[in-house]
Amino acid sequence: MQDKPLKIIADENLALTDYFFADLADIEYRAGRGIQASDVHHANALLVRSVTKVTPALLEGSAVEFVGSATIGTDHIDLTGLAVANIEVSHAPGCNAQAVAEYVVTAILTLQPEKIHAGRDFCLGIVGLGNVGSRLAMLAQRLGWRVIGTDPNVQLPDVENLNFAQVLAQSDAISIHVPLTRTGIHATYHLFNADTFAQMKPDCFLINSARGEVVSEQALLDDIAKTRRLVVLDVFEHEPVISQNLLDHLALATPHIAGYSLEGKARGTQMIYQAFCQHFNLDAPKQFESQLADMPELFNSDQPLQTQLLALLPQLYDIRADDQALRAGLNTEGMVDATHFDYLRKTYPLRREWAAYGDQVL
Ligand SMILES: NC(=O)C1=CN([C@@H]2O[C@H](COP(=O)(O)OP(=O)(O)OC[C@H]3O[C@@H](n4cnc5c(N)ncnc54)[C@H](O)[C@@H]3O)[C@@H](O)[C@H]2O)C=CC1
Ligand SMILES: O=C(O)C(=O)[C@H](O)COP(=O)(O)O
Repeated sequence: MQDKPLKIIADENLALTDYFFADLADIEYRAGRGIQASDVHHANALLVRSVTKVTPALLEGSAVEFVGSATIGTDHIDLTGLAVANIEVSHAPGCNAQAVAEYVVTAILTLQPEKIHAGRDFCLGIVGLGNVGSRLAMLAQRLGWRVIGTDPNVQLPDVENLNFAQVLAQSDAISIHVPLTRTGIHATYHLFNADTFAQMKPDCFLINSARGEVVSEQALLDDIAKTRRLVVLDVFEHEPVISQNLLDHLALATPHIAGYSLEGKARGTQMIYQAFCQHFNLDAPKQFESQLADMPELFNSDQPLQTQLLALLPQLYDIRADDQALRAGLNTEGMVDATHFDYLRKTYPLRREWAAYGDQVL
């Protein structure tokens, strides 16, 4: 048998890691949140998801020359520090954008199913019009909703491109899709604070599936106490710990799984596999689609999409089950802790994206 020259340390929650990498390297799996310098010392590559803080200190003195993160977000990686240390970093832009868009539509329709027939009387505001925001805009437009959005760098052709204040004031629901950034004129840390909440309609939904620290938790709690607005959180300022007080005020809460479709996770691994192969000068012939099961055709082109989607939603994604599983982990100290939060993510039954059930419709 041929020697495997490369060694990989990989987060155990990556999808299809063996399929993509087992014939290229020896792989050792770790819980992502616990990866330490001693784990990576002899590795050539580190493959992570969003819960591993990757810093020059973690990799100092190791053989790691490539870091792949099978995620859209990169706020867990010190990109500047790794560039200075001459370590290549690759991530997976857009990999699970469709899953997040479907999560947002599911959340809205689960809480207010009547919105499916609201047409342009329902105004969805999207903050951040990149990969996720633009997918969500497309889906919302297919449902007939009015879509407004704001982004300092992107104008979408079929969306009303407004400024942030206009989106806050006009939306019936706001969905956040910005990266977490702490510096610069468009920094997003606590972008949603007491001042921004005051500009929103009191009955405007809020959905945050971007990063927890984009929303000030204290300002959110103060606002809900006043407005009773419906709030859906997939990400939390103090993640992975969530207080009972916060949970009690949320309409739906899920453990950072908005992007957890099978396609989204597999696409993420494939993207870092391709970058890994390029870095180590290897062929990269594998495609994740070969690993996915065919699903039954549920959508058909005869009925309006709205009618079909509402009827199929319980089969496509039962978001209330995710909410209940998270709340079931409340401990006697009045919190969901990291153990429960990470257990739900590790054992999550990955959803299929809706196109798997009939791509002529979506
Ligand atoms: N909950 C989950 O499972 C997931 C969460 N995410 C999070 O969602 C974020 C967005 O994902 P993508 O759309 O794929 O990223 P992207 O990079 O494609 O788009 C982000 C957009 O936000 C815009 N933006 C930056 N600052 C802004 C501001 N202050 N106001 C308005 N827009 C601003 C950027 O110009 C960019 O167009 C990721 O950075 C990640 O943190 C992504 C995937 C899954
Ligand atoms: O892609 C991103 O960005 C995300 O937030 C991830 O989908 C979240 O999943 P994990 O990387 O934390 O498994």
